[in-house]
Amino acid sequence: MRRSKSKNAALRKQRRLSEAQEIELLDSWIPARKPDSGSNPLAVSPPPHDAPIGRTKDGGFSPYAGVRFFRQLPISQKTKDGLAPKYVEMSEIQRASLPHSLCGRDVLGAAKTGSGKTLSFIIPVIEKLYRLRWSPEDGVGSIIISPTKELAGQLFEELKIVGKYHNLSAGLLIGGRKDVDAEKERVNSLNILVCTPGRLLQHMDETTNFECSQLQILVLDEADRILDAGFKRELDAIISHLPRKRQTLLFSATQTKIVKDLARLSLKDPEYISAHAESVTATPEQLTQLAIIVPLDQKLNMLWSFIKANLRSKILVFLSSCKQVKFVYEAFKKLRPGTPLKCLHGRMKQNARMLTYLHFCEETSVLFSTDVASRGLDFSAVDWVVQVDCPEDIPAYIHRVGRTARFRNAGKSLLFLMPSEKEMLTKLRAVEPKIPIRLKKAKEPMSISALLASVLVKYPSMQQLAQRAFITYLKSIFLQRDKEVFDVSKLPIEDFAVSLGLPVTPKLRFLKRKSLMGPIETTTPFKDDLLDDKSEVDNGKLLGSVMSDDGEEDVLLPKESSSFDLKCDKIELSTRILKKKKLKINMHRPIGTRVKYDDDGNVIPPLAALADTETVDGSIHLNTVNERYEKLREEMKMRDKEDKLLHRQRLRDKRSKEKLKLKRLKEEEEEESTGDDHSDLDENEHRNPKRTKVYFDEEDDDEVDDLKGVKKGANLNKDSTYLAEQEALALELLRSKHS
Ligand SMILES: Nc1ncnc2c1ncn2[C@@H]1O[C@H](COP(=O)(O)OP(=O)(O)OP(=O)(O)O)[C@@H](O)[C@H]1O
Repeated sequence: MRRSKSKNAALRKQRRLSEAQEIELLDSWIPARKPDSGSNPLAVSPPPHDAPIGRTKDGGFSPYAGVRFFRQLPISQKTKDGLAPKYVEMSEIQRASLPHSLCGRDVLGAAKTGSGKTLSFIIPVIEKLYRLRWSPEDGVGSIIISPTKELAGQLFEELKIVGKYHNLSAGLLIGGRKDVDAEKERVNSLNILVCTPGRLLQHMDETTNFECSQLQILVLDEADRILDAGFKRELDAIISHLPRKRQTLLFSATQTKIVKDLARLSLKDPEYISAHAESVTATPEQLTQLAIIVPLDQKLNMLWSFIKANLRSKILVFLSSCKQVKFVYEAFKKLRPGTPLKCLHGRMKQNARMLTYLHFCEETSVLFSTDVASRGLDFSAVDWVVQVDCPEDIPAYIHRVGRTARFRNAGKSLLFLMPSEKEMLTKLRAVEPKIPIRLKKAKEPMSISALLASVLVKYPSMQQLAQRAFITYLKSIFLQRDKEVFDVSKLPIEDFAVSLGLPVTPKLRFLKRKSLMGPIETTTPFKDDLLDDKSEVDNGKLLGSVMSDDGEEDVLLPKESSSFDLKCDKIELSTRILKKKKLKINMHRPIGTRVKYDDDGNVIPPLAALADTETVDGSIHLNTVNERYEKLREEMKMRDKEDKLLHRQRLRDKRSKEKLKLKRLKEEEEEESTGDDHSDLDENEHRNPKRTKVYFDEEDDDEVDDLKGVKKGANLNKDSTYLAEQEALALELLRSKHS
């Protein structure tokens, strides 16, 4: 007891100690390792709060036993002053890991999301350099690597708070910032770098004299992410530039223990510290987790209904790709749900990303995001995390839901699972420690498909967004590794297109044509050889990209939503055969509806054309289907011709009218210049004679083509003869008017 009292007194006197004395005192705090090395004596069961300093529960001695507050830690007064206004009492992971990291050991720290892992490495980073009396001239002493720019920014802010009173220099090195040259000039004078792997490597490769040979401490936040395949190349290259003798700290809510990964970092007797190893749940206890079953074509309806029902909540929505995020954000914005909307994804400019991040921290709104926001980001007081698209694996789920219920606050999460993704629920429930997720029955959502269809008509750019969202979503499912959960062949693709408001179902080029006509065996997941296009499918126009390379068009014939109940593993993808030009016929019908014709040219309901081709067991005879297609193709051809004729006629009429107007205006201008009064002249025409130019509707490809033809001189003879006739007629009319 006396000993602990004297330690307290010494701590109180620290302010008056010289730097040298302070450092000597701090260095004397070395906790014992547990005999069975690899685990941590304090971490698994942190010392009881009321235990006196220096005394463990079983009567043994440990300098950290009973240490509960930051002020009791053997850290510099400057760090304590930086922590003091905001942080008083340590969290479990801080209490468990700091004793080891502060005395220079390598640490592998695992603790639930939002439990305070950031301070667990920021404090030792600062303290290490402080104790070594590091100065700006000593160069880079510490590197903290984060997988995303936003997270790096957040860590940098935290570092600034805690290290406020220290004489150390720190810099944020993240991609997307244009001032790389300025960075290059300053990077050598920085002591602590907070960075993303790519930017750090860029400096290592390009910046003259960039030196890391004196590095003392390396930190990987979200270590399992940085160690995974996505960053392998960068990380290996970075490590090759670093000295082997250094301290390394790895932190994550889903820590890796894979020896192969850790070997790359050359850790020395690391302490594996799992602050919540004895917890019954892998996620924060204050987090309420729900799941609902939502068919793919109902997802947007469900999301819209959810947002409308929670207008006062701060909601973070996860979608699987940038294009999904862009489309849902833009479409919902146009539908005005009554709450501010934001979006965050990797294709945004750096400034916009940071602004969105900061705004979402501050205000109640809905943020649509990809997984760039899934790890580490500490948005304050998020009420709901909604996962519209299923996470790719369990760690992804844990990190996403971890954006709410942070540091002893409550929060809720909702996971949308398609009927084909139910296996994910089983997997989530099977992990140890548990993920307590409850399956709820969802209410019937409000349908917004028709609204989306009209948005797509009104804003042509939205059609492209919708089409891209459609393709990338299906492609992402197709490319997922876990085929037990993700199976594109089970998805109602036609209905999905309609639910996005798309007038036609875009082509899915990544599926081979042969697979489209034949059955796709559900027992054999898609193989690589089915992929014929691994590049991003995002550069086509609405009309252009539905064409395949051989000129054939991939309009999917519509499928009744009920047809997925049929016990057949052939999917409706098999119905794509129509030719390029036919698409234009489809485009004449009202958006969102799919029109078919019977032998007599009457409109028939979708799929009725195929109904009689089904056999008793629900399968479809391919030959009969092909005959049907041939018929349909012929019908479409005829309709196409008719439409074109009609269309040309309309164009001619339009041109002749414009020509007439032009002539009349010319005549009137001439008369006006001679002092004639024409009070009946259209005011606008008078002011803006440019209006007399012939405009064509850009959405109509035929018209655009015709316009191009006139400009380029195609059909020039035919058109010029025609125009000459019209001109003569107009002159005739004018003459008769004036006579
Ligand atoms: N000792 C503490 N006292 C009070 N608040 C704290 C303490 N430690 C951390 N916090 C706060 O808790 C929140 C979560 O901390 P932090 O971001 O470090 O969590 P994390 O464990 O790194 O989460 P994730 O796994 O999501 O990255 C932050 O707002 C932080 O300021």
